[in-house]
Amino acid sequence: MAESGFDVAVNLQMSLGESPVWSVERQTLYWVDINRGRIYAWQPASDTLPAGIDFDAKIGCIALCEDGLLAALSPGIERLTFPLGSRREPVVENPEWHDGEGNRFNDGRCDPAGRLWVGTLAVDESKPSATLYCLEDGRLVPCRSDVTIANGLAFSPDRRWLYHTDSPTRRIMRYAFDASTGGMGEPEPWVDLDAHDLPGVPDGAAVDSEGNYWCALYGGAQVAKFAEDGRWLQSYSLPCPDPTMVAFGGSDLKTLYVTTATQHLDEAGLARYPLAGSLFSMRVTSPGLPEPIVAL
Ligand SMILES: O=C1O[C@H](CS(=O)(=O)O)[C@@H](O)[C@H](O)[C@H]1O
Repeated sequence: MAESGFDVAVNLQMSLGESPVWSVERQTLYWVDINRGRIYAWQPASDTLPAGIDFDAKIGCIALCEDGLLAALSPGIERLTFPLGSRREPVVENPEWHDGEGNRFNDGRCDPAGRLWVGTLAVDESKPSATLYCLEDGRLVPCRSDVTIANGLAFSPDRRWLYHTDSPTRRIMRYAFDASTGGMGEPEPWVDLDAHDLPGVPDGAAVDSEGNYWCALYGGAQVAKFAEDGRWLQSYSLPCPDPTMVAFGGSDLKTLYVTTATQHLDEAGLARYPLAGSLFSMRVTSPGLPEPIVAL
């Protein structure tokens, strides 16, 4: 049974909010609307509205780098220098694509040693033609293939585990992880939503400082919290069906932010869930970990 707890942080009607990332240095939350090619930047302590910066392509995810963000745009990976939009430099142009035609970047994040990991999504969201890549020396190295929708990427605080999901499978896998080389072991089934009778599919996630894995359940109208041993601990409901990804932020890293989507709602759905597409937040007891910065 899901507890309530989330409040609207910023009332928006995003099509596909995703990739929230908190910068400790700038006390700013960044996130994207993938479908609209927009990056949001918001300082919750400032009492101002978020700024929205528009780009000419879909943006699957973002990560922090020195003086800016890395953005996985449809044509490649770019470095965007602060103030956002002022300077764009290609980091990976025309990536060597191991994917099906038309696939796009999706969920990604920086590992604790400063490498960017980014997955893709099958264009029709139904064929296993997507890939999980790691950025190494300016190249995207394929690390897992035969994925349909790469999601849920996160690392345990002791750096021993990489978590990942292929959303339609409703299972979250973990892989032994070597932070010094970026090597990942064989997949180990870790969480199966069927076994916990949980709704929706696992989407974006983040791990807190105690090693709990907080995962947005797309289509399930909730964020679920799992212990390091894979036990379901609690779920927190949202007033809209499609939460997409979570991030810890705020000055004490004890505010959990969650992005949401409207892309699969028809007119009746939009009327029924007027807060869909907003950014939500909830206070939590175990803080998150500072988001690492991609080393370029
Ligand atoms: O990451 C994404 O997830 C959603 C739904 S799902 O969780 O993968 O089922 C997908 O529709 C969206 O386009 C994608 O970015």
